[in-house]
Amino acid sequence: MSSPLIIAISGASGSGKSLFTENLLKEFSEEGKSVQVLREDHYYRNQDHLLMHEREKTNYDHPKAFEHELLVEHLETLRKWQSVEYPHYCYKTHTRLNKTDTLNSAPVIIIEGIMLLANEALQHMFDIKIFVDTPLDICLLRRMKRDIIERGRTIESVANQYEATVKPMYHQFIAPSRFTADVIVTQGGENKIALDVIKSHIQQTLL
Ligand SMILES: Nc1ncnc2c1ncn2[C@@H]1O[C@H](COP(=O)(O)OP(=O)(O)O)[C@@H](O)[C@H]1O
Ligand SMILES: Nc1ccn([C@@H]2O[C@H](COP(=O)(O)O)[C@@H](O)[C@H]2O)c(=O)n1
Repeated sequence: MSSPLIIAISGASGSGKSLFTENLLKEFSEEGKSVQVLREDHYYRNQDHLLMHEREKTNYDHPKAFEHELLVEHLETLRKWQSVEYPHYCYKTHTRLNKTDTLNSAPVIIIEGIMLLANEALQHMFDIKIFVDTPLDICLLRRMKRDIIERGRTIESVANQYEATVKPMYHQFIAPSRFTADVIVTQGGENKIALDVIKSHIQQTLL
């Protein structure tokens, strides 16, 4: 039996990675195909040992903020058709929740996250590398709205974090990783043509 197809979806925070992933997933669930999704954000490091004000100072847009070693290990396990216990992360407390969930392997595994293509060990694990390329001002507006509604942030905290780490780290790590991608998706998560092209490529590969 061949290995599962592992697809990475990367791009800036707020670029539309999650929406693109959800839309791709819908295409397959309608056809009863087996696709599993994993998020790089689950692999943000545990910070239980730090006080809240210390956690707030962490640079969450640096590759070192993630436990990529564990993610590589999990992808290797999924490649062998075995299941993994992945951690859960809370953006409000900036640390992992005290629980894990089981993810079974599947013919198609989609993983989405900001730093996936910036890590060499991870890059080699992906069969298809997709970069969602959205102008940064649009990403910021989307992130502002989402972080206030879903992640318990204020306008000031989103603006300060953006200037201090999100924007500079994007230019240092994420923007250069764009050049390792096989496919660049413009217009974010709703790009129907990109969804169709990727879907038919996956179908051909799975035949
Ligand atoms: N093409 C789009 N048009 C309008 N809103 C979008 C579009 N793409 C994403 N969004 C919205 O922007 C926010 C951030 O998108 P999301 O997919 O979560 O980004 P990411 O996963 O890259 O951080 C979400 O609320 C999402 O619904
Ligand atoms: N405690 C945390 C952890 C991460 N972030 C931000 O999340 C962004 C990545 O997630 P997306 O869904 O937006 O791709 C990243 O830019 C971090 O700044 C955070 O704010 N707090």
